[in-house]
Amino acid sequence: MSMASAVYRPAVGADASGRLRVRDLSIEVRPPGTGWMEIVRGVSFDLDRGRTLGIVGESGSGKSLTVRALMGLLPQQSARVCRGNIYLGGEELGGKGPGAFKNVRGRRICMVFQDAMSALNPVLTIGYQLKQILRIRMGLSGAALQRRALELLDNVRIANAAERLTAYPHEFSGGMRQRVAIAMAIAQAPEIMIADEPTTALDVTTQRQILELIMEIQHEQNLALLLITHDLGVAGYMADDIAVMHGGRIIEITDADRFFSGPDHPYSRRLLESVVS
Ligand SMILES: Nc1ncnc2c1ncn2[C@@H]1O[C@H](COP(=O)(O)OP(=O)(O)OP(=O)(O)O)[C@@H](O)[C@H]1O
Repeated sequence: MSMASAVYRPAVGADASGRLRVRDLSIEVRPPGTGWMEIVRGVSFDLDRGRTLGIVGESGSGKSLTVRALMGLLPQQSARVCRGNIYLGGEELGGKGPGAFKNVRGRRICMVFQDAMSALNPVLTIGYQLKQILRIRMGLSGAALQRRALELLDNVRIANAAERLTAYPHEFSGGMRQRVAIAMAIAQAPEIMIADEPTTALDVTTQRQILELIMEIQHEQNLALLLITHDLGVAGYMADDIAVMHGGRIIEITDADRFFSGPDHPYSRRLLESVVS
């Protein structure tokens, strides 16, 4: 299946209540000293809970702009959605301006970034940061707060959780910091996780462990996972479906097995050949 801006409906019989639907999403940017220009053009896809969509494509193809728009995280002065709709479980997001994302960001859609430190404050303990989210966003306190913080570290397979809560980010390895960032991301029991190059900054062994952890958590919590990667190996390992972005468009979107056995679009074939050769 090869299509420019066609709509793709991946899962059969999946629960549509938490479905993310993106229709004709177009984003323009304003580089310093120039006018607005459209970079992301007519992106459409569906994503259901329990499924993983890998968005692949070379640097500058518009992957990060697309997922930042889903979180209402575009830098307001220099990037904006100029067309299209984003629906979560039937409800339209963003139609009422960036403020509309407040109750969605973190709570219903969470994000894991390449650099775990972008989610962590270096001068505060892991426990303080995790508990702040649970206090402010989930209204927890006392024993319930401590219990949930420990449970979250346990969810991301961090041993000696009670001890770890008192540590600072710099006392953790890169992989451990990414585990904490994932714990913070899932703290509000979201429906969707966006992982933007979640392992690019890590060594190969740690990469594998974090990818496995993300898959386990996705399974346990029935998350819809939107994985952004330039690494087709990572996409092949994780994704049920693959969307190829090129020049701001999704040029092909198909199930992963079909993609890796021979994609339709010539650009996708070249992308695949460049990895295999
Ligand atoms: N705020 C901005 N202002 C101006 N140009 C921008 C802005 N954000 C992104 N761009 C440009 O839009 C294009 C797409 O950027 P985007 O970050 O979405 O690409 P990407 O596919 O995620 O690539 P990478 O893997 O390198 O992050 C790039 O040419 C980038 O320079």
